Amino acid sequence: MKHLSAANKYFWKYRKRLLIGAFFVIASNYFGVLAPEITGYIVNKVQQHLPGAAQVNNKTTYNSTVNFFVAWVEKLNFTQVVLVCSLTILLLALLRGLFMFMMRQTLIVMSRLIEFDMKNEVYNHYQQLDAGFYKVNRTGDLMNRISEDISRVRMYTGPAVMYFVNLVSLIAFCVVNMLRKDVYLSMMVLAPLPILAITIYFVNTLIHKKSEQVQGALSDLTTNAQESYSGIRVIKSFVQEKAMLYFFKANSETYRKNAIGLAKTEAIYFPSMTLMVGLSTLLTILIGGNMALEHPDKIGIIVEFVIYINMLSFPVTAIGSVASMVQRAAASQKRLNEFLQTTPNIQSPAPTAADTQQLNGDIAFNNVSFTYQHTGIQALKHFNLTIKEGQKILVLGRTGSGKSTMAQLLLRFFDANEGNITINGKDLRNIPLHNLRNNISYVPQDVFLFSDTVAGNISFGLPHIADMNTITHAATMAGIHQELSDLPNGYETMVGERGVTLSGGQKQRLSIARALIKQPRIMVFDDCLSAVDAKTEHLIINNLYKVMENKTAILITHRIFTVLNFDQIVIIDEGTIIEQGTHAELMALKGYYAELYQMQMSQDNAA
Ligand SMILES: Nc1ncnc2c1ncn2[C@@H]1O[C@H](COP(=O)(O)OP(=O)(O)OP(=O)(O)O)[C@@H](O)[C@H]1O
Repeated sequence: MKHLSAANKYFWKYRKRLLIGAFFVIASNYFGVLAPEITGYIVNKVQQHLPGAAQVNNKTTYNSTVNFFVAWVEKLNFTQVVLVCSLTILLLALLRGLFMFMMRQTLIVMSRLIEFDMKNEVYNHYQQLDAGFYKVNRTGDLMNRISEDISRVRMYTGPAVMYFVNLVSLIAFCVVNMLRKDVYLSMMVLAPLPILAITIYFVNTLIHKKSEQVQGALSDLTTNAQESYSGIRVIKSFVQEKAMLYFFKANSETYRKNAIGLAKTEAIYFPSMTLMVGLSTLLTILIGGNMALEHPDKIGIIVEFVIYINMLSFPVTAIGSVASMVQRAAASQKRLNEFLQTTPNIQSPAPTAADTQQLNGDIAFNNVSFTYQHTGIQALKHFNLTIKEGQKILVLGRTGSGKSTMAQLLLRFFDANEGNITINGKDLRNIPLHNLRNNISYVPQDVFLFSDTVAGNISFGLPHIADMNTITHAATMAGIHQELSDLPNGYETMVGERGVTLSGGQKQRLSIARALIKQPRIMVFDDCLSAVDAKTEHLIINNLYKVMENKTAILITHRIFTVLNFDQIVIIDEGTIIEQGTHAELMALKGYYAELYQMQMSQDNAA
């Protein structure tokens, strides 16, 4: 329960709605419990009016409002009394309904507002968390917490609060009225209700457990189906359709068993709940009937009690549901708190006026060592590299040598464990993240396009969609303008999951265009031409040469680009630099670079 205290700030924020909503609940119940009293009164009246009825001394005590009403109707004749009482009961029902409507409008709407705020809070927090957090937490889990868990907390902030206030106020009004009329009868007919509440709580918990199992089985089934569709080409080429079908059938069978188990429990639950409520009514009639034989003046009370019991049965059955709603919400809030209390390892210093300046690109890696925390892999070891403003650097190395890690440390996706990185002599940790990343254009190895238009994707890093000339210029520089113009709707064509499928090479070039349009001082290209043919690669490299003229650029690759006159070529192996210099210097060294160059030349000549 203590986890749910995290929701208190929202109750405080919407305290007016909460109080007004609680008032509506109480008002609706107040008018609700007046009706049984008037019914009891009119039943007594009718009973006394029957031919041959014994005259009894009716000393029933009523609630003050009803007392006032009774004093007034007593002056009317019998027919008028019946008519006025019937209309009053109708009016009370309408008032009760009106207040119930307003109670839902305030409390349920409040819970929706809280849900909206919570989603924004969690989403905003997710955005602050660093790359390390995303490495250890699965996307599905993050999605679940922001949707499913928040929905469960909403059930606490809305329906549970509403049912609780309703329950407390209705029980209070009914029980006071009942005790005022007949203490013995009240005790007897109220006795089964706590048993009903406890039973419902246990059955509800069982149902919840079973629905969780069904949800789990359904999630396995969906993941299984989704993987099959995504990997359909692999399945077909390895002729694994049958094996996949068996696998799916096994998952389906688990789901079927769980779902039937749940349906059986629910099938018993609802009729037995109705039976228990019915038994309470029956008990009231039985005990009350016996009493009425001895005291004919109590007939009205018995009718009144039957109405109270029926009024109480729904809120009492809701005790169980409210308890399990709160339990589930507490578990969900605990999961949400785990993330909300996670502080990003990468902290941004508060920006100062000087921090809005452009970073011109004097970069230095000073004895940098870095180990991926969750795997313990040391990706960089005592790495030293100085890049002067405007220099172009080619970074080469075997796969897994640490090239991408170097780029990611420059963008502060992670912080070095040892040593430091500086730009313009300033430690990265002292530059506000927003300023740092705004000054670097990064083309990652794994391209990602959003479900948006081509133009929207290219303009992604800009505050607004750029004008068409700027977009087409960036696309031309990235060697993709013609292909994008040929798409069904040109630059307005939707790409990403909902749109056309671009080839790997097209995506890479689109993501280069996205980086170029930002026009920053520093550019980092991480193996972003791997899916492009040699001719297009040549064209893009030539274009980049023009674009990068006054800029600092780091090009990470597996291939040697001889067309560009790189200021430095750096060869990384196992996280350290093993060769460094110009093309001529490295050729003279006759090491890894020279060997790679020879190999590439002979391949190119053979092609
Ligand atoms: N997010 C990560 N979590 C854990 N280990 C990682 C992560 N990213 C990379 N590594 C490990 O760090 C080492 C360096 O990886 P890195 O991606 O920097 O190499 P790379 O030279 O860019 O390789 P490639 O050319 O294949 O992209 C590798 O051993 C890799 O397995």
